[in-house]
Amino acid sequence: MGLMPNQLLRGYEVIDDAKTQLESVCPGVVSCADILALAARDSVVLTSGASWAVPTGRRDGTVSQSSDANNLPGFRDTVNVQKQKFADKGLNTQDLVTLVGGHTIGTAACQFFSYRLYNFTSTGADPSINPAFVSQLQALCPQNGDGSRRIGLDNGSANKFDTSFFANLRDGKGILESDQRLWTDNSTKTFVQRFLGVRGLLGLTFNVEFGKSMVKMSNIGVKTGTAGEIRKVCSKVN
Ligand code: HEM
Ligand SMILES: [Ca+2]
Repeated sequence: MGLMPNQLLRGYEVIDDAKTQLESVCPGVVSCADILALAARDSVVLTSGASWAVPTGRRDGTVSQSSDANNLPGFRDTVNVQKQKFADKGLNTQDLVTLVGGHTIGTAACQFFSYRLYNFTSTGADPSINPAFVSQLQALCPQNGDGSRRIGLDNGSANKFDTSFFANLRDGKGILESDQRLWTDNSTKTFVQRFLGVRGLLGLTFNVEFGKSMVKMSNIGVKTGTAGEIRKVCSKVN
């Protein structure tokens, strides 16, 4: 089996630290689901993105199974598959392009994309990658090198919440195959262009749309009232 979605998810220690502090002053009140939704928003604010109001009051699930991550999109998914997986959760094509725009910050390990650099076709690298960029990526992720080495998902702007990620897709500098495909398919390309302010298309402001789509996504399958529980430790059910 290859890489499973969320297998290399990082940063649990930050969430655990916030949870420990909350439990010490106000036990059993703030859910891990709310902490995660707020931390996502704060990550955007800390990287100079715009803030948004996060509705709170979520409760945590009492079931935790890795198989529940199987319906998440994968980094080799076609645009149609990405759209279908988002649609299954009530998210449309604009939400897809907007939320994947979250890759304007953060990094990916070489193991998620180095297959695009070597023997992708009989003649070499994935033709959707800008040829000048291929050699840069090859230097960062040598064939049979360290697959855990990390590089920015938004080349040149991995720590700033901006529209540079979309410009990189336009320039053939997307890191993940699933990301670059958003520029190849017309139904998603038009949203990338609108975020880039291409003339003749109705403009969209990434910062504004991102907050809206995040609220929409963070309302999927929410537990409230007496459903679920407030976890004592985020990594396990009570
Ligand atoms: C088609 C949907 C998506 C796919 C296939 C996908 C895939 C990936 C992959 C493979 C990585 C690299 C993981 C690693 O090397 O550890 C990654 C990182 C990341 N993704 Fe996504 N992702 C998707 C949607 C999203 C969405 C909706 C968001 C947020 C709104 C998001 C935010 C991030 C961030 C911030 C990172 C960097 C994490 C870090 O630096 O540790 N992604 N994604
Ligand atoms: Ca960026």
